[in-house]
Amino acid sequence: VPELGVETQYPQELADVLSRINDWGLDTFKVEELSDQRPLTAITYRIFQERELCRIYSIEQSTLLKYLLTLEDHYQQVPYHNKAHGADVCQSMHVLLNASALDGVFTELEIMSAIFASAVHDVDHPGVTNQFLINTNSDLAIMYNDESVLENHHLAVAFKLLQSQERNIFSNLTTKQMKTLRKMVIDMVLATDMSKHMQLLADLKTMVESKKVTGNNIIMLETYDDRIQVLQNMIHCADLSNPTKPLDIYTRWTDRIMEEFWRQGDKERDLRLEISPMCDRRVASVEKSQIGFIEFIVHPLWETWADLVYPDANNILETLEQNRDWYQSHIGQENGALSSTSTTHDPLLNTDSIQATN
Ligand SMILES: CCOC(=O)c1c(NC(=O)Cc2cccs2)sc2c1CCN(C(=O)OCC)C2
Ligand SMILES: [Zn+2]
Repeated sequence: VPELGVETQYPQELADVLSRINDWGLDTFKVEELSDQRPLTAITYRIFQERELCRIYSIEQSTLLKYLLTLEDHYQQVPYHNKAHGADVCQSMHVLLNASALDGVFTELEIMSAIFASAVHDVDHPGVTNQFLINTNSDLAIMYNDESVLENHHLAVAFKLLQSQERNIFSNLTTKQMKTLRKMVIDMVLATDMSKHMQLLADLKTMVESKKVTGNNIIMLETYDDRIQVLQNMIHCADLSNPTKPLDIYTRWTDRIMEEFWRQGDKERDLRLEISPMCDRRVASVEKSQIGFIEFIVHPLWETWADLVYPDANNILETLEQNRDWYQSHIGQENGALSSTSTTHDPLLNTDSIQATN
Protein backbone atom coordinates (compact mmCIF):
# COMPACT_ATOMS: atom_id res chain seq x y z
CA VAL A 1 0.00 0.00 0.00
CA PRO A 2 1.68 3.23 -1.12
CA GLU A 3 1.93 5.98 1.49
CA LEU A 4 -0.50 8.31 -0.32
CA GLY A 5 -2.62 5.45 -1.65
CA VAL A 6 -1.59 6.12 -5.23
CA GLU A 7 1.62 5.72 -7.24
CA THR A 8 3.20 9.05 -8.16
CA GLN A 9 6.40 10.39 -9.69
CA TYR A 10 5.98 13.49 -7.48
CA PRO A 11 5.52 12.15 -3.91
CA GLN A 12 6.69 15.36 -2.20
CA GLU A 13 4.60 17.74 -4.34
CA LEU A 14 1.52 15.49 -3.99
CA ALA A 15 2.01 15.32 -0.20
CA ASP A 16 2.30 19.13 -0.15
CA VAL A 17 -0.95 19.67 -2.06
CA LEU A 18 -2.78 17.04 0.03
CA SER A 19 -1.56 18.73 3.24
CA ARG A 20 -4.30 21.30 2.43
CA ILE A 21 -6.99 18.58 2.76
CA ASN A 22 -8.83 20.58 5.46
CA ASP A 23 -8.79 23.86 3.52
CA TRP A 24 -11.45 25.41 1.28
CA GLY A 25 -9.68 25.90 -2.03
CA LEU A 26 -7.47 22.79 -2.17
CA ASP A 27 -6.45 22.56 -5.85
CA THR A 28 -8.15 19.38 -7.08
CA PHE A 29 -6.67 19.92 -10.55
CA LYS A 30 -3.16 19.85 -9.05
CA VAL A 31 -4.00 16.58 -7.24
CA GLU A 32 -5.30 15.19 -10.56
CA GLU A 33 -2.01 16.06 -12.30
CA LEU A 34 0.29 14.87 -9.48
CA SER A 35 -1.57 11.62 -8.70
CA ASP A 36 -1.31 10.24 -12.25
CA GLN A 37 -5.00 10.97 -12.87
CA ARG A 38 -6.18 9.49 -9.52
CA PRO A 39 -7.65 12.58 -7.74
CA LEU A 40 -10.66 10.70 -6.27
CA THR A 41 -8.55 7.89 -4.78
CA ALA A 42 -5.84 10.24 -3.48
CA ILE A 43 -8.28 12.70 -1.88
CA THR A 44 -10.79 10.21 -0.43
CA TYR A 45 -8.01 7.98 0.90
CA ARG A 46 -6.44 10.98 2.62
CA ILE A 47 -9.78 11.98 4.18
CA PHE A 48 -10.35 8.46 5.51
CA GLN A 49 -6.87 8.66 7.08
CA GLU A 50 -7.47 12.16 8.45
CA ARG A 51 -10.69 11.00 10.13
CA GLU A 52 -9.25 7.61 11.18
CA LEU A 53 -12.24 5.85 9.60
CA CYS A 54 -10.23 2.70 8.81
CA ARG A 55 -9.38 2.27 12.50
CA ILE A 56 -12.90 3.07 13.76
CA TYR A 57 -14.68 0.75 11.28
CA SER A 58 -11.93 -1.89 10.84
CA ILE A 59 -11.50 -1.18 7.15
CA GLU A 60 -8.49 -2.87 5.50
CA GLN A 61 -6.45 -0.16 3.70
CA SER A 62 -6.01 -2.45 0.68
CA THR A 63 -9.80 -2.99 0.55
CA LEU A 64 -10.41 0.77 0.70
CA LEU A 65 -7.90 1.35 -2.11
CA LYS A 66 -9.40 -1.42 -4.26
CA TYR A 67 -12.86 0.12 -3.82
CA LEU A 68 -11.67 3.69 -4.52
CA LEU A 69 -9.64 2.75 -7.61
CA THR A 70 -12.58 0.78 -9.06
CA LEU A 71 -15.04 3.58 -8.17
CA GLU A 72 -12.71 6.10 -9.86
CA ASP A 73 -12.52 3.90 -12.99
CA HIS A 74 -16.32 3.96 -13.18
CA TYR A 75 -16.43 7.77 -13.51
CA GLN A 76 -16.72 8.56 -17.21
CA GLN A 77 -14.25 10.74 -19.14
CA VAL A 78 -16.68 13.63 -19.68
CA PRO A 79 -15.60 17.31 -19.41
CA TYR A 80 -17.16 18.12 -16.02
CA HIS A 81 -18.93 15.21 -14.26
CA ASN A 82 -15.74 13.13 -14.10
CA LYS A 83 -13.61 11.77 -11.25
CA ALA A 84 -12.11 15.22 -10.51
CA HIS A 85 -15.61 16.55 -9.73
CA GLY A 86 -16.25 13.55 -7.47
CA ALA A 87 -12.97 14.22 -5.67
CA ASP A 88 -13.72 17.94 -5.36
CA VAL A 89 -17.20 17.44 -3.88
CA CYS A 90 -15.79 14.86 -1.44
CA GLN A 91 -13.09 17.25 -0.23
CA SER A 92 -15.55 20.17 -0.04
CA MET A 93 -17.92 18.02 2.05
CA HIS A 94 -15.02 17.07 4.34
CA VAL A 95 -14.38 20.79 5.01
CA LEU A 96 -18.08 21.65 5.51
CA LEU A 97 -18.39 18.84 8.08
CA ASN A 98 -15.69 20.62 10.10
CA ALA A 99 -17.78 23.77 10.71
CA SER A 100 -17.56 24.73 14.41
CA ALA A 101 -21.34 25.17 14.52
CA LEU A 102 -21.54 21.42 13.75
CA ASP A 103 -18.88 20.38 16.26
CA GLY A 104 -19.85 17.04 17.81
CA VAL A 105 -23.26 17.11 16.08
CA PHE A 106 -22.81 14.18 13.68
CA THR A 107 -21.79 10.63 14.62
CA GLU A 108 -18.77 9.00 12.98
CA LEU A 109 -21.15 6.78 11.00
CA GLU A 110 -23.00 9.84 9.68
CA ILE A 111 -19.65 11.45 8.81
CA MET A 112 -18.43 8.34 6.96
CA SER A 113 -21.80 8.15 5.14
CA ALA A 114 -21.41 11.80 4.05
CA ILE A 115 -17.83 11.31 2.81
CA PHE A 116 -18.78 8.09 0.98
CA ALA A 117 -21.92 9.70 -0.52
CA SER A 118 -19.85 12.63 -1.86
CA ALA A 119 -17.18 10.39 -3.38
CA VAL A 120 -19.76 8.24 -5.22
CA HIS A 121 -22.43 10.87 -5.96
CA ASP A 122 -21.83 11.21 -9.73
CA VAL A 123 -20.23 7.85 -10.60
CA ASP A 124 -20.81 6.74 -14.23
CA HIS A 125 -22.33 10.15 -15.12
CA PRO A 126 -22.75 10.20 -18.95
CA GLY A 127 -22.31 13.98 -19.25
CA VAL A 128 -25.93 14.76 -20.10
CA THR A 129 -28.87 15.93 -17.96
CA ASN A 130 -31.84 13.92 -16.66
CA GLN A 131 -34.06 15.82 -19.09
CA PHE A 132 -31.88 14.76 -22.04
CA LEU A 133 -32.01 11.10 -20.92
CA ILE A 134 -35.81 11.36 -20.65
CA ASN A 135 -36.22 13.16 -23.99
CA THR A 136 -34.12 10.54 -25.80
CA ASN A 137 -35.94 7.55 -24.27
CA SER A 138 -32.64 6.30 -22.85
CA ASP A 139 -32.31 2.92 -21.12
CA LEU A 140 -31.57 4.76 -17.87
CA ALA A 141 -34.80 6.80 -18.07
CA ILE A 142 -36.74 3.61 -18.78
CA MET A 143 -35.02 1.85 -15.86
CA TYR A 144 -35.84 4.65 -13.39
CA ASN A 145 -39.19 5.82 -14.79
CA ASP A 146 -37.93 9.39 -15.40
CA GLU A 147 -37.50 10.02 -11.64
CA SER A 148 -34.01 11.24 -10.53
CA VAL A 149 -32.62 9.02 -13.28
CA LEU A 150 -28.92 9.90 -12.93
CA GLU A 151 -28.94 10.00 -9.13
CA ASN A 152 -30.57 6.56 -8.87
CA HIS A 153 -27.99 5.21 -11.29
CA HIS A 154 -25.01 6.69 -9.37
CA LEU A 155 -26.28 4.98 -6.19
CA ALA A 156 -26.87 1.62 -7.85
CA VAL A 157 -23.35 1.59 -9.36
CA ALA A 158 -21.74 2.66 -6.06
CA PHE A 159 -23.44 -0.09 -4.04
CA LYS A 160 -22.95 -2.73 -6.73
CA LEU A 161 -19.18 -2.17 -6.55
CA LEU A 162 -19.33 -2.99 -2.81
CA GLN A 163 -20.67 -6.49 -3.53
CA SER A 164 -17.28 -8.02 -4.23
CA GLN A 165 -15.62 -9.16 -1.01
CA GLU A 166 -12.24 -7.65 -1.98
CA ARG A 167 -13.89 -4.20 -2.30
CA ASN A 168 -16.44 -4.31 0.49
CA ILE A 169 -15.12 -1.56 2.76
CA PHE A 170 -18.18 -1.93 5.05
CA SER A 171 -17.78 -5.69 5.69
CA ASN A 172 -17.07 -5.07 9.40
CA LEU A 173 -20.07 -2.81 10.05
CA THR A 174 -22.97 -4.34 11.99
CA THR A 175 -26.18 -5.03 10.07
CA LYS A 176 -27.81 -2.07 11.81
CA GLN A 177 -24.89 0.25 10.95
CA MET A 178 -24.98 -0.86 7.30
CA LYS A 179 -28.75 -0.27 7.16
CA THR A 180 -28.30 3.25 8.57
CA LEU A 181 -25.37 4.08 6.28
CA ARG A 182 -27.20 2.82 3.18
CA LYS A 183 -30.32 4.89 3.95
CA MET A 184 -28.33 8.08 4.60
CA VAL A 185 -26.17 7.67 1.47
CA ILE A 186 -29.32 7.13 -0.64
CA ASP A 187 -31.01 10.20 0.91
CA MET A 188 -27.91 12.38 0.32
CA VAL A 189 -27.18 11.36 -3.28
CA LEU A 190 -30.86 11.68 -4.28
CA ALA A 191 -30.72 15.22 -2.86
CA THR A 192 -28.11 16.20 -5.50
CA ASP A 193 -30.87 16.09 -8.15
CA MET A 194 -31.16 19.77 -9.14
CA SER A 195 -34.94 19.39 -9.47
CA LYS A 196 -35.04 19.05 -5.64
CA HIS A 197 -33.20 22.35 -5.12
CA MET A 198 -36.16 24.63 -4.35
CA GLN A 199 -37.72 22.23 -1.83
CA LEU A 200 -34.36 21.60 -0.13
CA LEU A 201 -33.69 25.34 0.17
CA ALA A 202 -37.21 26.10 1.46
CA ASP A 203 -36.82 23.47 4.20
CA LEU A 204 -33.35 24.81 5.08
CA LYS A 205 -34.76 28.33 5.44
CA THR A 206 -37.47 27.02 7.79
CA MET A 207 -34.81 25.25 9.86
CA VAL A 208 -32.70 28.43 10.06
CA GLU A 209 -35.72 30.46 11.22
CA SER A 210 -36.33 27.97 14.07
CA LYS A 211 -32.63 27.25 14.70
CA LYS A 212 -31.91 25.86 18.19
CA VAL A 213 -28.34 26.09 19.48
CA THR A 214 -26.49 25.00 22.61
CA GLY A 215 -24.54 27.34 24.91
CA ASN A 216 -21.52 27.57 22.62
CA ASN A 217 -23.55 28.13 19.46
CA ILE A 218 -23.66 24.51 18.32
CA ILE A 219 -26.75 23.49 16.30
CA MET A 220 -29.13 21.01 17.95
CA LEU A 221 -30.60 18.38 15.60
CA GLU A 222 -32.90 15.99 17.42
CA THR A 223 -34.69 13.96 14.71
CA TYR A 224 -33.39 11.89 11.76
CA ASP A 225 -35.28 14.22 9.42
CA ASP A 226 -33.44 17.28 10.80
CA ARG A 227 -30.06 15.54 10.68
CA ILE A 228 -30.44 14.20 7.14
CA GLN A 229 -31.85 17.56 5.97
CA VAL A 230 -28.63 19.28 7.06
CA LEU A 231 -26.50 16.59 5.40
CA GLN A 232 -28.60 16.81 2.20
CA ASN A 233 -28.11 20.57 2.04
CA MET A 234 -24.43 20.09 2.83
CA ILE A 235 -23.81 17.76 -0.13
CA HIS A 236 -25.91 20.07 -2.31
CA CYS A 237 -23.70 23.00 -1.23
CA ALA A 238 -20.56 20.95 -1.88
CA ASP A 239 -21.95 20.02 -5.33
CA LEU A 240 -22.56 23.72 -6.09
CA SER A 241 -19.36 24.97 -4.48
CA ASN A 242 -17.35 25.79 -7.61
CA PRO A 243 -18.40 29.48 -7.64
CA THR A 244 -17.27 29.82 -3.99
CA LYS A 245 -13.69 28.71 -4.67
CA PRO A 246 -10.64 30.86 -5.60
CA LEU A 247 -11.35 32.49 -8.98
CA ASP A 248 -8.67 30.63 -11.01
CA ILE A 249 -10.14 27.31 -9.82
CA TYR A 250 -13.74 28.45 -10.39
CA THR A 251 -13.13 29.55 -14.00
CA ARG A 252 -11.58 26.18 -14.84
CA TRP A 253 -14.72 24.38 -13.52
CA THR A 254 -16.85 26.78 -15.56
CA ASP A 255 -14.96 25.92 -18.74
CA ARG A 256 -15.50 22.21 -18.03
CA ILE A 257 -19.24 22.43 -17.36
CA MET A 258 -19.81 24.68 -20.35
CA GLU A 259 -18.00 22.22 -22.64
CA GLU A 260 -20.16 19.42 -21.20
CA PHE A 261 -23.37 21.44 -21.73
CA TRP A 262 -22.26 22.40 -25.27
CA ARG A 263 -21.57 18.76 -26.17
CA GLN A 264 -25.12 17.95 -25.05
CA GLY A 265 -26.34 20.80 -27.26
CA ASP A 266 -24.33 19.35 -30.17
CA LYS A 267 -26.12 16.01 -29.63
CA GLU A 268 -29.52 17.75 -29.45
CA ARG A 269 -28.74 19.64 -32.69
CA ASP A 270 -27.76 16.39 -34.45
CA LEU A 271 -30.95 14.71 -33.15
CA ARG A 272 -33.05 17.68 -34.33
CA LEU A 273 -34.16 18.19 -30.72
CA GLU A 274 -34.64 21.67 -29.23
CA ILE A 275 -31.28 22.73 -27.80
CA SER A 276 -31.45 23.04 -23.98
CA PRO A 277 -30.82 26.41 -22.29
CA MET A 278 -27.08 27.28 -22.08
CA CYS A 279 -26.22 24.27 -24.29
CA ASP A 280 -25.79 26.00 -27.66
CA ARG A 281 -22.11 26.79 -28.13
CA ARG A 282 -23.03 29.15 -30.99
CA VAL A 283 -25.06 31.53 -28.83
CA ALA A 284 -23.19 31.13 -25.55
CA SER A 285 -22.87 33.89 -22.98
CA VAL A 286 -20.80 32.13 -20.34
CA GLU A 287 -20.55 35.12 -18.02
CA LYS A 288 -24.28 35.86 -18.12
CA SER A 289 -25.08 32.18 -17.45
CA GLN A 290 -22.80 32.12 -14.42
CA ILE A 291 -24.23 35.37 -13.07
CA GLY A 292 -27.78 34.04 -13.50
CA PHE A 293 -26.87 30.70 -11.92
CA ILE A 294 -25.29 32.44 -8.94
CA GLU A 295 -28.14 34.95 -8.52
CA PHE A 296 -30.97 32.42 -8.71
CA ILE A 297 -29.49 29.21 -7.34
CA VAL A 298 -26.01 29.36 -5.80
CA HIS A 299 -26.14 32.57 -3.74
CA PRO A 300 -29.58 31.95 -2.16
CA LEU A 301 -28.38 28.49 -1.13
CA TRP A 302 -25.02 29.58 0.29
CA GLU A 303 -26.54 32.64 2.00
CA THR A 304 -28.94 30.33 3.85
CA TRP A 305 -26.17 27.82 4.64
CA ALA A 306 -24.03 30.70 5.97
CA ASP A 307 -26.93 31.68 8.27
CA LEU A 308 -27.21 28.12 9.58
CA VAL A 309 -23.52 27.79 10.45
CA TYR A 310 -22.91 31.48 11.18
CA PRO A 311 -20.12 32.74 11.15
CA ASP A 312 -18.25 29.65 9.80
CA ALA A 313 -19.11 30.17 6.11
CA ASN A 314 -18.70 33.95 5.96
CA ASN A 315 -15.44 33.81 3.98
CA ILE A 316 -17.00 31.36 1.50
CA LEU A 317 -19.97 33.68 0.95
CA GLU A 318 -17.57 36.63 0.52
CA THR A 319 -15.59 34.79 -2.18
CA LEU A 320 -18.84 33.87 -3.96
CA GLU A 321 -19.89 37.54 -4.07
CA GLN A 322 -16.43 38.64 -5.29
CA ASN A 323 -16.51 35.95 -8.02
CA ARG A 324 -19.99 37.03 -9.11
CA ASP A 325 -18.75 40.63 -9.37
CA TRP A 326 -15.75 39.46 -11.42
CA TYR A 327 -18.07 37.73 -13.95
CA GLN A 328 -20.28 40.85 -13.92
CA SER A 329 -17.26 42.98 -14.94
CA HIS A 330 -16.22 40.45 -17.59
CA ILE A 331 -19.50 40.13 -19.46
CA GLY A 332 -18.80 39.45 -23.17
CA GLN A 333 -15.00 39.84 -22.91
CA GLU A 334 -14.08 36.25 -23.72
CA ASN A 335 -17.09 36.16 -26.12
CA GLY A 336 -17.79 32.57 -25.13
CA ALA A 337 -14.24 31.36 -25.77
CA LEU A 338 -12.62 29.25 -23.04
CA SER A 339 -11.02 31.53 -20.43
CA SER A 340 -7.26 31.97 -20.84
CA THR A 341 -6.27 29.88 -17.82
CA SER A 342 -8.01 26.68 -18.88
CA THR A 343 -7.21 25.98 -22.54
CA THR A 344 -3.57 25.27 -21.62
CA HIS A 345 -4.58 22.90 -18.77
CA ASP A 346 -7.50 20.67 -19.61
CA PRO A 347 -6.89 18.20 -22.48
CA LEU A 348 -10.51 17.06 -22.02
CA LEU A 349 -11.58 20.49 -23.26
CA ASN A 350 -9.66 20.50 -26.51
CA THR A 351 -12.33 20.81 -29.15
CA ASP A 352 -10.18 19.43 -32.01
CA SER A 353 -12.11 16.19 -31.57
CA ILE A 354 -15.30 18.03 -32.50
CA GLN A 355 -15.46 18.58 -36.27
CA ALA A 356 -15.78 22.22 -37.27
CA THR A 357 -19.30 23.32 -36.44
CA ASN A 358 -19.60 26.39 -38.67
C1 LIG B 1 -23.93 27.60 -16.96
C2 LIG B 1 -24.49 28.05 -15.65
O1 LIG B 1 -25.16 26.94 -15.04
C3 LIG B 1 -24.38 26.12 -14.30
O2 LIG B 1 -23.18 26.31 -14.09
C4 LIG B 1 -25.10 24.97 -13.73
C5 LIG B 1 -24.47 24.12 -12.86
N1 LIG B 1 -23.18 24.28 -12.37
C6 LIG B 1 -22.62 23.41 -11.50
O3 LIG B 1 -23.18 22.38 -11.17
C7 LIG B 1 -21.31 23.75 -10.86
C8 LIG B 1 -20.54 24.77 -11.61
C9 LIG B 1 -19.51 24.54 -12.46
C10 LIG B 1 -18.95 25.71 -12.94
C11 LIG B 1 -19.55 26.83 -12.50
S1 LIG B 1 -20.86 26.43 -11.49
S2 LIG B 1 -25.53 22.88 -12.39
C12 LIG B 1 -26.81 23.50 -13.33
C13 LIG B 1 -26.45 24.62 -14.02
C14 LIG B 1 -27.40 25.33 -14.96
C15 LIG B 1 -28.83 24.80 -14.75
N2 LIG B 1 -28.75 23.36 -14.58
C16 LIG B 1 -28.82 22.52 -15.64
O4 LIG B 1 -28.74 21.33 -15.50
O5 LIG B 1 -28.92 23.13 -16.86
C17 LIG B 1 -29.01 22.20 -17.95
C18 LIG B 1 -28.05 22.65 -19.01
C19 LIG B 1 -28.15 22.89 -13.37
ZN1 LIG C 1 -22.11 16.50 -8.76
